[in-house]
Parts: sequence; C-alpha cells; structure tokens
Amino acid sequence: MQLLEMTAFLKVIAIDEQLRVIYEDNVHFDKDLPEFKTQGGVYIHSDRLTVTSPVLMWVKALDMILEKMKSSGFNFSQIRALSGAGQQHGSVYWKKGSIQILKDASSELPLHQSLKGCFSVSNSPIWMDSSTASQCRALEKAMGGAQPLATVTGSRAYERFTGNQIAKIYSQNPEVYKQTERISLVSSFAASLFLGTYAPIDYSDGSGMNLLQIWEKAWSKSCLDACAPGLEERLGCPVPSHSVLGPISPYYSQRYGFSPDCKIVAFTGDNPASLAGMRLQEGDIAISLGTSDTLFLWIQEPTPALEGHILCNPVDSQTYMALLCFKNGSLMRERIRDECASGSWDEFSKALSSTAAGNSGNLGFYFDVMEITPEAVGIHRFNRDNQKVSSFPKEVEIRALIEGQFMAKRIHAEKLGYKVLPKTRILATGGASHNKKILQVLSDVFNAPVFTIDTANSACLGSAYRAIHGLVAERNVSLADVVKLAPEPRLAVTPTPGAEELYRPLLKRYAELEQKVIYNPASSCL
Ligand SMILES: O=C(CO)[C@@H](O)[C@H](O)CF
Repeated sequence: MQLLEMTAFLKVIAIDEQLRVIYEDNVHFDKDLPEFKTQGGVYIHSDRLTVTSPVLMWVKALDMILEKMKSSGFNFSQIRALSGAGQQHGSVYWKKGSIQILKDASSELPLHQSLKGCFSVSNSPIWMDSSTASQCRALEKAMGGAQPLATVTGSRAYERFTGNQIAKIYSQNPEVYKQTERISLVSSFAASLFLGTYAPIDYSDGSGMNLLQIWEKAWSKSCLDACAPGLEERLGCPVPSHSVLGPISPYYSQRYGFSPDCKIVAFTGDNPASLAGMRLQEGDIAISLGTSDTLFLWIQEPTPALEGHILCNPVDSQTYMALLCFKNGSLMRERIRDECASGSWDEFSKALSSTAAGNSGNLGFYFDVMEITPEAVGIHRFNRDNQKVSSFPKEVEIRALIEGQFMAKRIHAEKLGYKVLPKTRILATGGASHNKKILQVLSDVFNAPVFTIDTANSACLGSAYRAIHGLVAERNVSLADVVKLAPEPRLAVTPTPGAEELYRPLLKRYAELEQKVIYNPASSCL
C-alpha cells in the first residue's frame, strides 16, 4: 500500500502480489476539507511569491482517507509493506517535544487531534513558493557561485528548494527555528506519521534541498552552515530511497487493524516516485502533466547545470535522474480551457483538431505565475513575423498554449544534454495524459511515440512498487525484477509524418523568442 501527498490531494493505492490495483481513493483538500479554505490545496499569499499549505490539513486528510478505507471494509492486516511520496521541496517543522507526542498518540483519537500542537510552523512552505530569492543569492555566494552549488547539490539555488526555505524561516523567525527539533520534507513527514517517530529523508527527495552532496550522498556542511545553525541535527541522516525504516506504529494496528509486521519503506518525492511507477529505462523521457509539469529521465553520468536538476535515482543509488520543472502546468491549461473552450475539455480538444500543427507560425508563452523553466512571467504572444500581438482567436490560443508548453520541454531537455533518438519513448502521466489530442501535439513536437501507463498517477503506483522493492532490495533484487509483472506502458499516439520538419524551425524561433520573455528584474521595474 502507499500514499501520495500531492499539492491538491492525498491519494492511496493498494496493490496485490500480482501488482493489480485492489484499492484506490483520494481526498481533495479544497472539497473534502473546506474548513482550511485552500485553493488547489494551497494559500497564495498577498505578496504573490509566498505559497504555503496548512500541515494539519495533510494530517486530517490522512485520518480521513484511512477512515474511508476502514468503513469500506478494507482488510488492513494483509498489508505487508507501505511506502509513499510527497510533493518535493516542501518542509514540515516539528516543535520541541513532538517526537514523544507522535510516539504516544492514542489510537482512540484521530492523529490530527493528537498532533495539533506539534508544529512550530503551521503553514508549511511548498514547491510553489518563490519568496526566497535573497536566501538563494546568499547560498550561492557562500558556495562560490551558482555553478559550484549545482556541482555539489545537483542544482543552482532555487527559491522552492528546502535549504533556502529553512534559511528564510531562521532569518525571519529565529525563535520559531529555535523551537523546532526536527525538519522533515513532506515525504519524510508522511513516513513519520506511519512510523510513529521521525523518519529520515531519502537520498532522492533530499537532492531537492540544495543541501545534499549528490555524489557522496551526505549533507554538505558548507550548505547547512550557510542556511541555518544546528541544521544537521534537525534533519537527521539521509538514507537510500529503498530503505526499510521499521515496522508500522502500533497506533495503526490498534486503530485500523494493520499487522504489526507491516514494514514502512522510505517515502520519497512525487517525481522520483513517478520514475519508479513508470519503470523508466535509459533513453526514455517521462513527462508528468500535473499541477506543475515535470520532465525527467534516468541518467548515468549527469552534468549539473544552471538549469534543471540532478537528483539521486530513487530506484538505483548508483545512478541519477535529471528533472525539469515547469510550474505553469495544469492550472495554466485549465485557465485557458475555461476562457477559450467554455471550461470543456471536449471543446478544448476540438480546437486542437481544428487548427493545424504549427499554428500558422503563431507562438505563445503562458506563465500566470513566475515560471521556473525558464524564469519568466506573463502571457506573451507572437505572430508568424515575430511581432508581439495582444490576443489570438480562441482556437489559436489553445494550440499556442499546448505547442508552447511542449516546445519548451524539448528545448530545455536538449539543453540538459538529452538527445531525442530513434528509440526514444515518451512516457506520459498525470491528468492531461488522458487527452489524446494533447498527447498528439506532444508526440509531434518530440517526433517520438507517446506511451501512457494504466493509472494516471504514476507517483502513487511507483510508491507501491517501491514498497515491494524495499522488502527485497537488501537481497540486491532490482526494482525492474520486482515489477516485471506490472502492466506495460500502452502506446497512445505516434508522430504525424512530417512533424520533425515542421517543428524544427518553430523550435528554433521559440528558443529565440524565449530569450525576449525571460524575467529581467531591472526592466520589470521600469
Ligand atoms: O517542484 C517540483 C519539482 O522540482 C514539483 O514537481 C513538485 O514536486 C510538485 F509537487
């Protein structure tokens, strides 16, 4: 069994020995926990840069989803291993003395009641936050620059990365930091709830903090010291992502009937879990079309750069995964769907069918929030002569959005050194991967076949696979061996003949125009 704590929802999947899904359910934060008044599971603060989520909402969602399973008659005693994943980079701050409260939580009460006083920061910073620019500059300065930091930790300093978020809390609320005995990632926080004590951070999700040396798999003392004092003891020691952390807390056996022998396998980030769920192989590109769109690939010898991220591979500690994050993902698509297709995906798809590939040379950049890849914000439209225009007809706008999002992915993947080869497969997952018209554009822009996997939520499935893998990893069994019975990714679409020739000049134009829309703080103040 495994849980996935994402930005907008909590999801659970249980699978049997044949890797068949035997239970699946969600709790949507906005709809099912309206008392927290979140939008998309988050609070966007008035500065438009700070983005947080209430940590108690996550705890209450866990209580809710387990109660739903229990009332459905689910037999928890059959669960042999449990793992999970959480949105990357987010952080949870446990107040002094909380470990004892966590250990002693009464099985008579839902967890959120026992833990309500345990968090020194009640609104956790999450991956959508971009309020730590000064902390990023300070960290890069301390490490000798952006590239030296990227070489050590796999990424230059990014606002959403946990080290910079901790530095902000330490500098703005030193008393709160002093009152904090443990700092978890969202993934290790969720693991702690099941373990009944603080769970360690795994190498893969730990690579998204600007704190972990990805080659040595140990905290970088220089990075820790540059962010906050006494940070190492608050983080604990990182562990391999396949580690078995221990048996499930007695709280779950008493309250839900879990077997006391159920093992907790280290939780990891949502994207590393997706890599496991999609059973990515060398040469594949995975594209997760979610709240944020992410492109990731399995890589043997990475070269950390000033764009994108190199993370420790969650299923093979000797290799790595390259990741590019595009913050304006499904929320951007939904806004254009609402405005240009009356809120209907069918109409949206019809618009894609009624416009020709290449959109008659019209190109668009759609960034409602500050984009990560590249750093840019706002809506920018250009006609076939590269002249800025203020609007497009609705169906042209829809195609410009989708072609633009996928051209950006190909351009930035190739900048990271990735080559689209004849054997390249694109494995698509996430909500939009159900839409064949959207996938057709993806296939044409990359000139590669697109496969989808059975469940739209690969991060969930990946965590279930990792739970099983955790039980045998010590015997050097690879994840691939453990999941060979899993459903094969299904071929969804293949490239339209002539797509490569059509998009090659468009990709070149898009890359050139992107330089014009890159965020330049100086010009934006004028
Ligand atoms: O920031 C990201 C990756 O670096 C996002 O994909 C988050 O993991 C989404 F939860």
